[in-house]
Amino acid sequence: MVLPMGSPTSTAVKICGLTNIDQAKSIAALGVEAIGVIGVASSPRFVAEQQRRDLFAQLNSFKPELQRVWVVADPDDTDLSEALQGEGAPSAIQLHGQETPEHCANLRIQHPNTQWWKALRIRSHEDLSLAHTYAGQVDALLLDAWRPGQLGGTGHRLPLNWLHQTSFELPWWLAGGVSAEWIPELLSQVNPWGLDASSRLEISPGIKDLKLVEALVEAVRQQQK
Ligand SMILES: O=C(O)c1ccccc1N[C@@H]1O[C@H](COP(=O)(O)O)[C@@H](O)[C@H]1O
Repeated sequence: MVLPMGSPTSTAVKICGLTNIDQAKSIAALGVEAIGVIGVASSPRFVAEQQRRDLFAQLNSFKPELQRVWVVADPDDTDLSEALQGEGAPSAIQLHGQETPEHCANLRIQHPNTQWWKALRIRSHEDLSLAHTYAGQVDALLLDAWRPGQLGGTGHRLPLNWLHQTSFELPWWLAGGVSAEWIPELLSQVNPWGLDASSRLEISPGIKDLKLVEALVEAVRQQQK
């Protein structure tokens, strides 16, 4: 089933880097729109196949409307095709590697029942122009801060002024260092489709502090009132 991005009445929240099923269900119960699991082997948050399938299968039974996002970088075509089949398949793939617009478009044609989100690590204001080349090729963009030698999960933030007076053709998630105390400033300046948060909500890599997750969800809700 493809879960459409739609037009939310409020800013969507994605919590990423989950490794534990009970934590994932507790976070789903807070009313977030998406939960992500890392499939990049070099990450300290990496989750192996069977554990990922169990986690996604349980989330699907618990809350079918939740986006179950698998975060990968330059995935092998065969691995992708296998991962997208059977119980515990993700509903969305977040691409964090060097995937070109053409490659993304091909993946989308091959797997039309999956959402395709392209992560762009933004190093300068000029890098934002890259976002437009993915219009019509993916279902959403995710804008993250660039750090040398790291694909994501860094806790670093994009300067918000880079996003002033910028608009995108696609729904977009803002990622990178998202946490509750940043929300009033962030949502007073930019209007992303959704916010994606991971490392600033952790006790240790892959283990969330549920109080920090709850504080983020509450901070976003407060800004929508
Ligand atoms: O979290 C990781 O370890 C990771 C590894 C490889 C690619 C992406 C990864 N995480 C993604 O990075 C962004 C921002 O995270 P943070 O809030 O700054 O920690 C987010 O989309 C994660 O999904």
